[in-house]
Amino acid sequence: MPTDLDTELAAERTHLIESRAALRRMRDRAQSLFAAGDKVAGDAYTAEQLGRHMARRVKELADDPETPLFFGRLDIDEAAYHVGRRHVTDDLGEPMVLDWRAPLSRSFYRASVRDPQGVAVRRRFGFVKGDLTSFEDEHLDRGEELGTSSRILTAEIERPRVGPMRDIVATIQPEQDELVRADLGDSICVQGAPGTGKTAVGLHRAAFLLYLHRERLRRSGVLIVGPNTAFLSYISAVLPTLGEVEVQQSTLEELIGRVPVKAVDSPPAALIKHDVRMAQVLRKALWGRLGKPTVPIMVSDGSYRWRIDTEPLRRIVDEARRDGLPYAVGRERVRARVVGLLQRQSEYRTGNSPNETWLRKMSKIGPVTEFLESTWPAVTAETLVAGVLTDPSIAGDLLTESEQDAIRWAKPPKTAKSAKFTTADLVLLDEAAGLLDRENSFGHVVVDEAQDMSPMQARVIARRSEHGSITLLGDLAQGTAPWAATDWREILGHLGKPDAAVVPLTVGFRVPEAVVALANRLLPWLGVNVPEAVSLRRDGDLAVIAVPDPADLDARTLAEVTAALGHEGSVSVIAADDAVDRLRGHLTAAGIEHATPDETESEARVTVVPATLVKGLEYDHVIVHEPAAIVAAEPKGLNRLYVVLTRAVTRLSVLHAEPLPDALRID
Ligand SMILES: Nc1ncnc2c1ncn2[C@@H]1O[C@H](COP(=O)(O)OP(=O)(O)OP(=O)(O)O)[C@@H](O)[C@H]1O
Repeated sequence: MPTDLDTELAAERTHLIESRAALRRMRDRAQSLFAAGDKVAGDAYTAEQLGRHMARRVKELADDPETPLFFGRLDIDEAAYHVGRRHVTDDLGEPMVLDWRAPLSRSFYRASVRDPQGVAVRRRFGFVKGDLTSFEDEHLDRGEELGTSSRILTAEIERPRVGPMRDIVATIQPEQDELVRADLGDSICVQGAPGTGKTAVGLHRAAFLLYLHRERLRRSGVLIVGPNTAFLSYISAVLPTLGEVEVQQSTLEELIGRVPVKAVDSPPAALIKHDVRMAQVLRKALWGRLGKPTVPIMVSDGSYRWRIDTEPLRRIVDEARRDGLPYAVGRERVRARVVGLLQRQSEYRTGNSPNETWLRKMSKIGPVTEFLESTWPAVTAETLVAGVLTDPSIAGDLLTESEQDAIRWAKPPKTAKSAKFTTADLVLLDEAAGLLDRENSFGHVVVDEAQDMSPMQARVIARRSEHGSITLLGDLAQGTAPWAATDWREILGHLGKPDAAVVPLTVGFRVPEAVVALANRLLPWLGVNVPEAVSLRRDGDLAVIAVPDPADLDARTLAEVTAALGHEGSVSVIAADDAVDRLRGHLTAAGIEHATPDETESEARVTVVPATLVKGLEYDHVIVHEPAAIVAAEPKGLNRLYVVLTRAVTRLSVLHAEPLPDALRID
């Protein structure tokens, strides 16, 4: 005999099948409109716009049979609303599934016994590969609330990780939802311990804002900035799964890579170049190029002679300077004013208004160009930065003499074009470009792993979010860059958002309790003041294995990999960068297929990751090879180790031949 629950489950399955069919019809309709676009559009421009819109719509409506179309249901006033990844309507336009971002869906994440928001029952669905297999009800009207003890939430958190990151729409927690649904105008900074869902929150916030302010953000754009390409490929599938296919995802270097990097800085030089004083140095060097007009402009124009005296020329230059325009814009303003004066003289003398050709000719004529070159010379970002690095004494008191020596080019290039710029120089070039001209501002920028941003890098983002808002995600304890922040207010100041709220997230969804406890031992040694993580996961294993003979360490690591492959899920070996090639060699020799962190689509279950590339990533079983070597490899080695230890979803094995760092020793 089928029980009530069976009948109910069968009804939900039917709704799922019907919703999928309705989505298919929506997609078919979009597809046929796309095909007919050329015929219905009046002109080529409209056809192109319409075509692009419809192509996007078709993509947005793609159904992935592996992901459930809806994951929840709300019973409000006797009506049932299914909540899912996107709106699905029947042929009459009646909703079959509500987008998780719709106002009504908010209650799915926020309603509680204390504040039921009209919800009588909240239902969560369990799925296996897109098949509806179970559900779980909370009768809020009867005082029932599961919170984080929900079976379905627990299963989702504990599910083995394979491949790229997945969305968390089905199980967003109330404190995360508050951040996801923050207003577009609000810039926020999330300080979250490892695995508290910062990346997830940032991506879902982007999707939410795009839903609510589609047209505006489509025009201005949404940008996600991540620490490296391995991280970006790991997160790249999340937004498309949520139907958002038009978000730019980039590393900071890609964003500002206007020239190829051909040289490497010494650590002290890099540190100075990332210091905010360099912004002042560049500003000083740029505006110091202005000259005072000392000779009049004299122009021969056919049988006429025009003359502009130095006094009006000085006024023009002073006024343009006072207007606070970017340098290149100011230069064009001066040119236009000078041509305006010539035009007035011509009109007065000839009685005619000169035409466009005449104006163009005057704006390029020798005496005008010479005047501009002597008072407001043309500068490119490259020439400005090259000038400063050739002769840093231009910094005056802004840099000490030894700092100037540290950044001075040993051998200046013949031209700025042939200069060998470094990664840190890209930041200077971007600063210079920002002084010369206005940068386009995105509507919203999400910056992940933001604790590693230098003041000068923060200014890169500030220029790109001047008229938009930002979501800053990070963990001061995971700061490994030499300039890593120890205080969010400082970074927020450089970002031009000094008043943004700093919100903590402390509930961890990734790292098991025992592993968090080990990693937390490092916290007092990291020189930052952050709240500890509390893990939701009581499961998980931790093994700290001392290998008496260092010569056995690699072989022992290999044995640990083989043992880990006996379990479900992904396996990673994380080691100091210089040990990685050797370990890869051992795996290859042992016939164990393995990938690099960039190869997120690889079928290999084992990834060997250099410690410096593991930020933001996670694996079911993490095998850490020689923590002391990871710590010794860089000045912020303990912070790096904290990052490394917090990548494990289920099991962490720490193998060491050298003594463990003091902070980790269990005496
Ligand atoms: N509400 C949630 N429901 C289910 N899983 C979640 C939830 N929030 C986060 N997770 C999962 O927890 C893991 C960690 O999330 P995420 O990578 O966003 O954390 P993070 O704070 O950015 O971590 P880190 O600082 O270590 O990079 C991911 O697998 C994510 O999918």
